[in-house]
This record gives sequence, C-alpha cells and structure tokens, in this order.
Amino acid sequence: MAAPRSCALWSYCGRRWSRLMRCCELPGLRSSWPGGPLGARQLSQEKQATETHFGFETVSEEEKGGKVYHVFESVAKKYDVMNDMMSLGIHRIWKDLLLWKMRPFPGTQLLDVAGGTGDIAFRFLNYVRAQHKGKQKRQLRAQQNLSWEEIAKKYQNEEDPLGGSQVVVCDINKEMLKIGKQKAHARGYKAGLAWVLGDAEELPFDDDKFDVYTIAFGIRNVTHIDQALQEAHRVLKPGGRFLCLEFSQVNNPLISRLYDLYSFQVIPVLGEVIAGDWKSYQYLVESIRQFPPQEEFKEMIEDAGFEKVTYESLTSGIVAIHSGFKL
Ligand SMILES: COc1cc(O)cc(C/C=C(\C)CC/C=C(\C)CC/C=C(\C)CC/C=C(\C)CC/C=C(\C)CC/C=C(\C)CC/C=C(\C)CC/C=C(\C)CC/C=C(\C)CCC=C(C)C)c1O
Ligand SMILES: C[S@@+](CC[C@H](N)C(=O)[O-])C[C@H]1O[C@@H](n2cnc3c(N)ncnc32)[C@H](O)[C@@H]1O
Repeated sequence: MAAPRSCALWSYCGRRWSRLMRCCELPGLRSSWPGGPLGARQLSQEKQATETHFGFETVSEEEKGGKVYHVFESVAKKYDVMNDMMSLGIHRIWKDLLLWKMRPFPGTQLLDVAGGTGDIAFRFLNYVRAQHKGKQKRQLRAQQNLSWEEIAKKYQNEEDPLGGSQVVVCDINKEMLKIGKQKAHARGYKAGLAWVLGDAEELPFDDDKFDVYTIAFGIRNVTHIDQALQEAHRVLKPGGRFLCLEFSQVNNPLISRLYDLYSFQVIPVLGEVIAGDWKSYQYLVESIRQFPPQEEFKEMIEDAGFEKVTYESLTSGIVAIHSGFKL
C-alpha cells in the first residue's frame, strides 16, 4: 500500500514544482536557465512518462485511455440531452461561434477530431451548403439575361450542393460514433461526411491532407496533448488552420465562484438524474480544472509548430477558442 501513496505524493510534488516554476518564468530565462522552467518541464515530462491525471485522480498513462473510453461509452446515449440540460443550450452557441470563426467555403476539407456525435460536422455541412447556395444565386444574378429554362438547367446540373467540401469525423469511441451516425441518418446528412475510428494521438491520415482541423471539448481527454497537437500539425496542409474549442479559465472572480458551485454541486447531480452516471460528470468538472489556462495552452500549440496562434475567451472564459496556422 505504501507504493501508490508515495507515487501520488511524488506526482503531487512534481505538479507543485512545475506550477511554481511557471510562476517564476521570466521572458529571458526561458531557455537558458537549467534549473528553471525548461528543467522543470523536462522533469515533469520524465514523470509524464508514467503518471498522469484522470480528473483529480492520479493514474498511469496506460490506465487513462481506458478510463476515458469508459466515460464516453457510458454517456454516449445521453450525451446530447445532457449537454443541452447542463448548459441550457449555451454549448450550441459556442459551437456556432467556432464555425463562424472557421468561415469555411465550398471546397474546404475539414477533419473534426474527437468529433463524437457530430455536432461540429453537421454545423459545417449546413454552413458550406448555405455558402454554396449563396454563391450560385450570386452567379445566376450576374447572368441576368438567362431564360428560366437555362436557370433551371443550371440548378439541375449542380450535383454537389457542398461544392466539393468534405468533413471527416474521427473519434476513438465506437459508441459516440454510433450515435453520431444515427443522428446523421435521421437528419439526412450523407454526402461529404465520413466517420473514422481513430486516436487523436496517432491519426490514421496522410500528411498535408486537410484545410482545417477542429477539436471541440476533446483535447482535455487526450493523454498526451502535445502528441495530439503534433498530429494536428502533420495532417494539415501548409496554410491549414487548427481550431480548438475547450473549457478554459474563468476570468471573473464572482462568476468563478458561481461556476465552481454549479460545476461541483449541480453537474454531477444532473449526471446521476439524467444519465444515471455521477462519476462521468464528476470526471467532466474535474478534468476542466486540470486543463491548462488560455496562455499556457497557446504556448503548447506554438510548441507543436503552429504560427499566428491566438485565442478568444467566451462566456467569461468558461470556454476559449484557440486558433493557429501551419505556415
Ligand atoms: C463526460 O464528459 C462530458 C460529458 C458531456 O455531456 C459533455 C462534455 C463536454 C462538454 C460540452 C460538449 C459542452 C456542454 C456542457 C456543459 C457546458 C456542461 C459543463 C458545465 C459547466 C462546467 C458549468 C458552466 C455551465 C454553463 C456556463 C452553462 C450555463 C449554466 C447556467 C447559467 C447555470 C444555471 C443553472 C441554474 C440556475 C440551476 C441552479 C444552480 C445552482 C443552485 C447552483 C448555483 C449556480 C448559480 C447561481 C449559477 C451558475 C452560474 C454560472 C455557471 C456562471 C454562468 C455565467 C455566464 C452564463 C456568464 C464532456 O466532456
Ligand atoms: C466531450 S466529447 C466532444 C464531442 C464533440 N466534439 C462535441 O463537441 O460535442 C469528447 C470526445 O472525445 C473523444 N476522445 C477522447 N479521447 C480521444 C482520443 N485520444 N482520440 C480521439 N477522440 C478522443 C471521446 O470519445 C468523445 O467522443
């Protein structure tokens, strides 16, 4: 029994040390001070080789993937209804904002990693379809002397309402993908949509393949975030864009208090009542607290090779959208 306790203690000390070193970080010292942040990062990387966190629990890296898999396997059927209930529909606005930031056009090739039940993919298809329709209308208006027969013919000849766009939803969890496919079928989405079972840390795609990579509420669950970011960089075409929507750090002290109260006192109860699953929703709120704040995550994205990295905090920082380019 002594061993696990000493492991947890060691991991706790490692985390405190890393946090302390981050607080001490000075611009000029970053890469030259051997005992400083770089040393701390190396130290914590060595630790990361064996231990990580699953919510507030310390677990081995090998264990984490299985635990995360179990969480989403368990919540898959109630996932969508839970999101509407917990957020009072606000998650829909956050996801719409991600699309407005992306501004895809007919032809855009999107990879949505940790795409789960397809919320981002469906929004993408709607957006591109509307863009394509608008473009067609503008083109037709520009050719005003066409007869109605010619106009009708032009519409009929247009086979692809997406103008060549495609979205690939990639997720590690079969159950989440199953619900996503059922939703797609029920809503009539077929063309331009593919579902792939795959790990964000080892994407089953060639290099330089996509125009945009999105990950919404997914990266927090990945064991090696740095590896997932490198994979995002690899599969994007030069000029391609990385966009991540994720819970972040609340920047208003009053909202932060209310947010904590709501997160820890209400969310697991809703999880139990609606999904019969307290633990998965406890993991959700704990995992949010383990995820790096806006600035730190921005640095991680830069470390993976992305440029022009920016972020926008939404709803007082409850979530943030990070953006970066592969140049
Ligand atoms: C297992 O893993 C997961 C499972 C999932 O189902 C989903 C995810 C990933 C997540 C998403 C896809 C996004 C959608 C899910 C959420 C947003 C849930 C997570 C929610 C939080 C961490 C808490 C913050 C929630 C919101 C901002 C949504 C809005 C909620 C409210 C305004 C609360 C209203 C509730 C009541 C009035 C009920 C009574 C509440 C109490 C008695 C507790 C005290 C609370 C308050 C006084 C109000 C709380 C105030 C705030 C939270 C601040 C809100 C601030 C603004 C709107 C500016 C997944 O990984
Ligand atoms: C909270 S859901 C987000 C789903 C969707 N993007 C949304 O916004 O509603 C998190 C998803 O991440 C997936 N996930 C977790 N770890 C993953 C990994 N290593 N690779 C790919 N997907 C992963 C889960 O299976 C789950 O479907």
